[in-house]
Amino acid sequence: MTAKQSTQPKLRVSGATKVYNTRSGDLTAIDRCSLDVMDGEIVSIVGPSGCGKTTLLWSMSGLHGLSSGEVLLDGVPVTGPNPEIGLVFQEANLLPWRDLDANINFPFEIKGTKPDRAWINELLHRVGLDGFGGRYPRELSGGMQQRAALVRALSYKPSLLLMDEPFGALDAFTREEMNRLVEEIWMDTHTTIVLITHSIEEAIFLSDRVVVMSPRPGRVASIHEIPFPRPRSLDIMASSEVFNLMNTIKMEIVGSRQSRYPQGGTAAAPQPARAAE
Ligand SMILES: Nc1ncnc2c1ncn2[C@@H]1O[C@H](COP(=O)(O)OP(=O)(O)OP(=O)(O)O)[C@@H](O)[C@H]1O
Repeated sequence: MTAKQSTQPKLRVSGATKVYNTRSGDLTAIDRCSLDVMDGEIVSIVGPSGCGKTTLLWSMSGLHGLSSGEVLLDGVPVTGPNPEIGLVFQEANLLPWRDLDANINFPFEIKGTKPDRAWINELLHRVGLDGFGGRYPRELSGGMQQRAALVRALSYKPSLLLMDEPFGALDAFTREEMNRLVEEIWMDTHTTIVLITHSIEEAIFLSDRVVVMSPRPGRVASIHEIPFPRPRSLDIMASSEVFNLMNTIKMEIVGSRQSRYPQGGTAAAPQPARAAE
């Protein structure tokens, strides 16, 4: 199965530049970053640490503004929190004094809207959390908490799901389970997903395209199409094609870091911070 085809991108990031004003001066985190994500696509963003992946994702979410450039969702500028956009972070961020049901209800309480209980129950069932609604976060494992965060993010049926290294804190086995779960949910809902990950394997397993960012200030350095049909079997993931793709992407990231640190770890002269364009 492939992503739905459509002519207008679901998400368009156009010339996105973000300059942070820090105590030591202006710091350009991303610089004229442009990317289209089509409806129903899963796109992963990888790149060296500090290249601006989170900055780019937060810009997509509307949670922080750009210095220049724009983000469009279905052609409409994203200028603040948007109910069409769901978010999952590395930490589940469940409120410890609320049980699971109350955590999932929380965004609805804030907005004063009624949750679709049937949909939430279906999601809880799908992620294997049936019967856990009365449990508190401390009674749930890390993987269960992250599954709950996924349910919370999907509970209001966003058309775009943004995930920032969502499974980075989980053990390898649980992480693989979560990847399968995201694949399964995507096959049911075809929700457009943008995912930041440090795992190239995870990026290849989940994505239609993998975007590699350059070192800071981050820009789109390359984009790799991942042509394998879903569900993606272990055989596919163990194939020489995937192995070669993983190495190519890894070398691009390592290569970009080496050109930044050419003397075996000695940093190259820092680029002067640029003002927003
Ligand atoms: N609120 C902020 N204020 C000032 N500088 C910031 C802020 N947020 C991020 N930065 C800086 O912007 C740059 C990009 O950070 P960002 O977190 O977006 O990168 P990243 O690629 O997600 O990093 P990592 O892979 O290590 O999580 C870094 O140099 C970081 O120190």
